[in-house]
Amino acid sequence: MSHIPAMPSATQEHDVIFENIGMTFQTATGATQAVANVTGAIPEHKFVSVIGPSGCGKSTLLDMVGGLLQPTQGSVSIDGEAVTGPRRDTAMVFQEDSTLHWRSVLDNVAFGLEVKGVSKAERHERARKMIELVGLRQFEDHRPGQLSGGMKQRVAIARALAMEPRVLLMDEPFGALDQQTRQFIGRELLRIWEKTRNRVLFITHDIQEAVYLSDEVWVMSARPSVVKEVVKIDLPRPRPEGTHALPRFRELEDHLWALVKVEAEKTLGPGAQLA
Ligand SMILES: Nc1ncnc2c1ncn2[C@@H]1O[C@H](COP(=O)(O)OP(=O)(O)OP(=O)(O)O)[C@@H](O)[C@H]1O
Repeated sequence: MSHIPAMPSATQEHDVIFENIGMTFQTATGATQAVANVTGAIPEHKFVSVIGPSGCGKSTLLDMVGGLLQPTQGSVSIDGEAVTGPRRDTAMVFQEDSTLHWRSVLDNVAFGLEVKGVSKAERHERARKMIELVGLRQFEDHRPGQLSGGMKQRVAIARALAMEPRVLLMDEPFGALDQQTRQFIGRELLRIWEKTRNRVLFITHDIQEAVYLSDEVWVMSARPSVVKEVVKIDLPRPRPEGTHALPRFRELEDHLWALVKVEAEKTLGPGAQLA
């Protein structure tokens, strides 16, 4: 099995670097240590997925990169700059529909650029390129209410990519979609990503999805979480249809499942599911 037992050393300046980061939430009923200690890096042009049992701190980790949460220990930096709050050079896509219902698809995709002060002509040009990339050209004048759930998520992905982010943060972006749409949009995401090669941090509960999309999968332990193992996904790219049937794909999937099962059982007992 091609994996390394610990996170790589966090020394590269042009990476997203996690240095001993941890997060403890203070609540009325006491302290909850969500993330114990994570050190590692997302190198340029890499697609990294994070899996782990429910409640282990995956979203917390992503929110610390996005600057939505400040770690209570350690630091996160992007290309050598410490993350101290939300940044315009990171973009996030969540599970929930985040489209603005009163705006057209074009104006939804251009929204982030508008906030950044980009001129109308330029933001529409950049937005149209992204709409083309996600396959929604005929729908640019539609409102989100006229689109399916999968199409709305493609609008959210186009809006994020239009910002040309240094890192794209995706928290269960297909979690609300039916299985068929989820597989279809997963393939679409991979096709788009092969063209843009942004760094991606992708949270998912779906091990197959993680193997199919990623260069590396980080397996988080039960809370308080650490990265238990980084599994390199050594499947060749591009990954055509049929990749799921490769013996190596099955091997990686089985290995990841075995790792996560041990962690899920720590919190949920024997026979636990991933989420
Ligand atoms: N704002 C908060 N205040 C207090 N506790 C929190 C807060 N956010 C998260 N937590 C706690 O931190 C832990 C990790 O939560 P987080 O949402 O990061 O896990 P997760 O792995 O993304 O979960 P899931 O897989 O179910 O989406 C949980 O125990 C959660 O209850």
